[in-house]
Amino acid sequence: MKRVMSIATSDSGAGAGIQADLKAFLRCGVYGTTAIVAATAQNTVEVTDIHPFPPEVAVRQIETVVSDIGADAVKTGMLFNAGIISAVAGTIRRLELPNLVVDPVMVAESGAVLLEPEAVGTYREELFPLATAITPNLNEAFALIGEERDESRIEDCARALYELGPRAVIITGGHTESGADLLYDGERFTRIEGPVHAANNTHGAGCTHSSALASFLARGMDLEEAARNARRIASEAVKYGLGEIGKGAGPVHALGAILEGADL
Ligand SMILES: Nc1ncnc2c1ncn2[C@@H]1O[C@H](COP(=O)(O)OP(=O)(O)O)[C@@H](O)[C@H]1O
Ligand SMILES: Cc1ncc(COP(=O)(O)O)c(N)n1
Repeated sequence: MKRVMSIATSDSGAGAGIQADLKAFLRCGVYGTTAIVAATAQNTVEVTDIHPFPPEVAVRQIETVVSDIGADAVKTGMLFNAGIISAVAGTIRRLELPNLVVDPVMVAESGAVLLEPEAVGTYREELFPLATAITPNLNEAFALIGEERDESRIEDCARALYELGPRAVIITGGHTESGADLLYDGERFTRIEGPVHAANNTHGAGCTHSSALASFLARGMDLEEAARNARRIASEAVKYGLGEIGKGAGPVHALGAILEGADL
C-alpha cells in the first residue's frame, strides 16, 4: 500500500483538516500518516480558537514517521504561520520527500482566518518551489499574488503562481461559475470538468481534493489523471455531504459513495 503523509491542522469538528485528510486517504486506497502542526477549536459554524504548536513539533513528527513508514507523497494543509511553513519546507527538502501537494489554506468555509497574513511570503518563497502542485481555491489564488479576485483573469493568476516555482498550479473550482478546476503546468491550461452538486455541505472539500491528489500521485498517476480523479473524489464527497451534522456548512463525506447501501 502506498503511504501518504498529511502535514496539517486538527479540526475538532472533523469536517476539514487532518481528519478530512485521513478519510480521503482511506477512500483513495492509500495508508495515511499525519504531522499535526496546530489544533483548532472548530465546528461547522465557527473557529473559536487556534493553537499553533512550536515548529519543532512538526519536524519531529515528519522525521519519526518517515524514518520508519516512509512516504510516497505528502500534502500540506493549514500551516498557520511563517515559522511552521519554514520548518516544514526545510524538512521536506532535507528528507527529499516526493510528490508534494501544497494546499495553501487561508480562510475557513465559516470565514475564520487560518493563515497569518505575514506568512504569505513564506509560502511563496520556501514551500511553493518544492511543490509538484499547489491547489488554491479561487479566493486564495488571487490573495497569494496580492490581487483582487477577478475570475476573468484566472489564467493570468495561474501563470503568476506558476512563476513562483511549483511544477503545476490547480485552481480549484468550488467558488467559480463553471465549477471546473483549472490545471496549468507551465505549457498548457486544462479545464478539469465534472458534475456540480448543490453546494451546501462543502466543509472539507479542499482538504479532500488535495489529499486525493497526493494519493493518486503516490499511486503513480500522471498529474492530469491525478487531478481528474481528485476532482471526482472531492465532488463525490460534496454530493454525499452531511447536512444533518452541525448547524453550518455540513462536512463532506468522502466515503459516502462506497458506503451507500452497505450493511452497517
Ligand atoms: N458544489 C460542488 N460540486 C462539485 N464539486 C465541487 C463542489 N464544490 C467544490 N467541489 C470540488 O471540490 C474541490 C475543492 O474545491 P473548492 O471548493 O474550490 O476548495 P475549498 O474547499 O478549498 O474552497 C474541487 O475539486 C472542486 O471542484
Ligand atoms: C484545520 C482546518 N484545515 C483546513 C480548513 C479549510 O477547510 P476546507 O477544506 O473547507 O477549505 C479548515 N476549516 N480547518
